[in-house]
Amino acid sequence: MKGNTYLALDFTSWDEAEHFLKENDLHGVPVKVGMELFYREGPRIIEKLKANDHGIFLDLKLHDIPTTVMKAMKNLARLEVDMVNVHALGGSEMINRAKEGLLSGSPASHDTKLIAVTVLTSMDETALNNELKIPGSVADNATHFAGFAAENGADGVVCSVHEASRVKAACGSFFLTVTPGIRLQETDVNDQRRVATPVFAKENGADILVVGRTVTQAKDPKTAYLQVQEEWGHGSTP
Ligand SMILES: O=C(O)c1cc(=O)[nH]c(=O)n1[C@@H]1O[C@H](COP(=O)(O)O)[C@@H](O)[C@H]1O
Repeated sequence: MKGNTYLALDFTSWDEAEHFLKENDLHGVPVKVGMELFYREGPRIIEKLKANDHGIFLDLKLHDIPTTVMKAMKNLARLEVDMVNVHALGGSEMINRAKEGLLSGSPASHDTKLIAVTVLTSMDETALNNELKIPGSVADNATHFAGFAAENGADGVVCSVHEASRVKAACGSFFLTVTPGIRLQETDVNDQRRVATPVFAKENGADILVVGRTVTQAKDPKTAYLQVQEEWGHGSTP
């Protein structure tokens, strides 16, 4: 899983996503399925993507009381994807029960990684301190969330590249850092606040990249995807 660049399939339907993957010859690249697509297509989209050899990060960002998250995770485990996620803000007991659900629902042969979202990459310190009234820097908070996520069974976190090296130093080299907010030079940052280039991701030791619009809205998406991999130092043909 380390070294993978998951392409965010932020499309409104399977038809649109499939068309994009086919048109750009992106067969078999690891993909991220988020709320937009999953709420429209349901679990069957996972089967379709698997049939086309895509590894899958199922990004539903669960955040609810521990028992509800545990039972939801048990159901998601049956989909046998690479990674699923929860919001770390749900707290240590919720993360712990999420792991319990994942382990009890997964067949012995499959190990779905549990990832906790720390501070969304669309937020900066001003939003954290002034709006949410959470004091401290983004990096301090992300590292703190990563710490209790690791202690409660998470296999890694979503954070921005800016926090990746600190998280790894605090939680260990096996603890995964999954980093969205990736932008090739000169592309629009859109609604993201903590963005980084693939080169910066390489310098900061991010384990896994998530790329969306910098690829999907590029003139030539396949070239952009390959450029991300190349600049990150994990170049290979999808
Ligand atoms: O969990 C995520 O994947 C996620 C967490 C986060 O903090 N920030 C973030 O952008 N993401 C997801 O990563 C993708 C980023 O998309 P782009 O901004 O288009 O590259 C989106 O699908 C987001 O839902």
